[in-house]
Amino acid sequence: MSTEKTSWLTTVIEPLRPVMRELLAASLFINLMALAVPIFVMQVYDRVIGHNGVATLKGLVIGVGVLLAFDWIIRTSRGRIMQTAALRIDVEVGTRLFDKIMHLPLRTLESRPASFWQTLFRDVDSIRNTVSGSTAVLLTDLPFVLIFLGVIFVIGRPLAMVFILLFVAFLVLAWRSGGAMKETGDKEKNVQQARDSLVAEIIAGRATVKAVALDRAIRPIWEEKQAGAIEQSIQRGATNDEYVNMGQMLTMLGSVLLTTVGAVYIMDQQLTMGALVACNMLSSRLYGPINQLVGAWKSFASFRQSVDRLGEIFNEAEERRHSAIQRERPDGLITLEDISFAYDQKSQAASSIDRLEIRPGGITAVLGRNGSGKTTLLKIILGLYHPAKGRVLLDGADIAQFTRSELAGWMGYVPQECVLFNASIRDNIVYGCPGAGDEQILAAAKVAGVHQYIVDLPDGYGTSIGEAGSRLSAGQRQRIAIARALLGDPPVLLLDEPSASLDRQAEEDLRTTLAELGKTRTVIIVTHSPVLLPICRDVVVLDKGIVAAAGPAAETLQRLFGARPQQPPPQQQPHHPPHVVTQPAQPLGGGVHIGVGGKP
Ligand SMILES: Nc1ncnc2c1ncn2[C@@H]1O[C@H](COP(=O)(O)OP(=O)(O)OP(=O)(O)O)[C@@H](O)[C@H]1O
Repeated sequence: MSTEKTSWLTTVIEPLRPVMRELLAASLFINLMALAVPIFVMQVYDRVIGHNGVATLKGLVIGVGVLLAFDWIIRTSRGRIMQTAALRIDVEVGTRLFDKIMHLPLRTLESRPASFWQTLFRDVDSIRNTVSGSTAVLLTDLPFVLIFLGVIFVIGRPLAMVFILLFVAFLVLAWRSGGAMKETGDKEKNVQQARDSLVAEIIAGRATVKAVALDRAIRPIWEEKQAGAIEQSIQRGATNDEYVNMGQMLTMLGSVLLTTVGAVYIMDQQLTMGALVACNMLSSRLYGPINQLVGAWKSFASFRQSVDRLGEIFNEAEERRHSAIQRERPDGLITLEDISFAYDQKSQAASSIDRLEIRPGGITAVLGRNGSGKTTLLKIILGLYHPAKGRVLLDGADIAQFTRSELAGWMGYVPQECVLFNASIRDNIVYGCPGAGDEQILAAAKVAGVHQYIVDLPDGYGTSIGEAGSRLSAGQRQRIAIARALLGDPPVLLLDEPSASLDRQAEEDLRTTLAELGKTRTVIIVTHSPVLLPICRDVVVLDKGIVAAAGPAAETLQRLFGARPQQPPPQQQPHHPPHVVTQPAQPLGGGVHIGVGGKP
């Protein structure tokens, strides 16, 4: 484990030091108690049986009985101490992970499959189980193995060499099993993750899978991944069994060797019968933890992987959590300067903009063919994607200085695919602005044109909408997402294809709403809709991530459709973006400097 990946664990364990100390003290007592029974047996064999010592026997039984009662009490306390530690670890690591994920940049989250992020929460379980479960007990017991070795030296000195030999053999076995289990464990985890990713994708796209009967095509892929996972699981199980069996075999061999050598020493008068029996009993306390170590290596290996994986995520750069000053509500002037953004290093820039300015108050339409970079542009403006070069300014201030929640409060966003959560309609709307009152919720729902639909439902705003809003139609989901974006009255509103799932009437209602909203705030919409285009003051036309044309809507659209004798009113335009590739318009502002709106 590299230190930069594990240092986070130290900060979690550090406050648990007092608990760990209690645990060690309890373990010390329990292990010392473990000496009681072998010593009792030895005394009975050597002092009671040979000398008819009934009184001694009574004393010994009472003594050992009291010790065993204490042992029970301390074991119970140790269990409670472990539970306390588990709870603290769960709360601390779980919260830390959740916060970290919430503050990771969107690109970091998108760079790994969904199953990876789910695995992280299982990693928290694995760490909790290891640090506070039987594995931790085993770890605290291990140092006491040396005490047992010392006692064996005292009561059965002639057998010491046999013990040392077996001790070393067990240690080698544990170490060998560790390496083997880690290797097979790594392979198993990788194939399981690939299979889980496929399952997550199938579940997410279940309607399509069923409608297109994709199961025929997916089955061989699933079978291959499942077979890989089974094969690795069998291999890991076989490796584990192999080492567990070797451990058990070594235990039995040890017992045989010990009894044989012991018998020779007894016949030679160098060892008493009681000492041999006590040493045999102590041997289980000696090899037990080491033997368990062989079997427990799987949990150690997965613990190490979990710590590394979480360490990797905890070390990832995160978005700003605090800003130096709370600024006033912006007017909504957006400026992009010298932007260059690519999804990965090898691919072409998905957005490359020298300068783009979007005035506050008014609607700007972003047009362009599929894949021309419209959604990418919105995400850059929102601060969800951080460009490799250049900056986005909101009212002249670089948005990099603001936190995600500040930006989300100033810029409402309705994505192309509206994601809702398995909660009530009210909750889904209020997620956009926690703490908003009922009046604000009602106002937002009315503006989004969804209020009447909601109050018609038997449970109204309390209606549960099912997983990902599955009980609603796409249009209803879209309207609720619009209401969510409007809550908190953000000065900037970005909508990606807001009317894609709306019927004509709803689209016309949305046009009225947007026209009204556009009077007091910056509204940016990605749209191909001839119903919405007429209300747009400006347009930005993208082509392969570059601004191909931008300016006042009427003028720019006329220029784009210059080949036509008369520019049709926007309502009658075809339901496609202007073909800027085949008929590129002259960019405004000369060359690469493109300004929309006021500023020269
Ligand atoms: N997560 C991603 N990873 C890698 N490439 C991406 C990702 N998202 C988009 N792209 C690529 O970036 C380019 C621009 O995509 P974007 O979604 O911004 O286009 P768009 O104009 O919004 O398209 P559409 O009209 O189809 O919604 C496309 O070439 C696309 O393949």
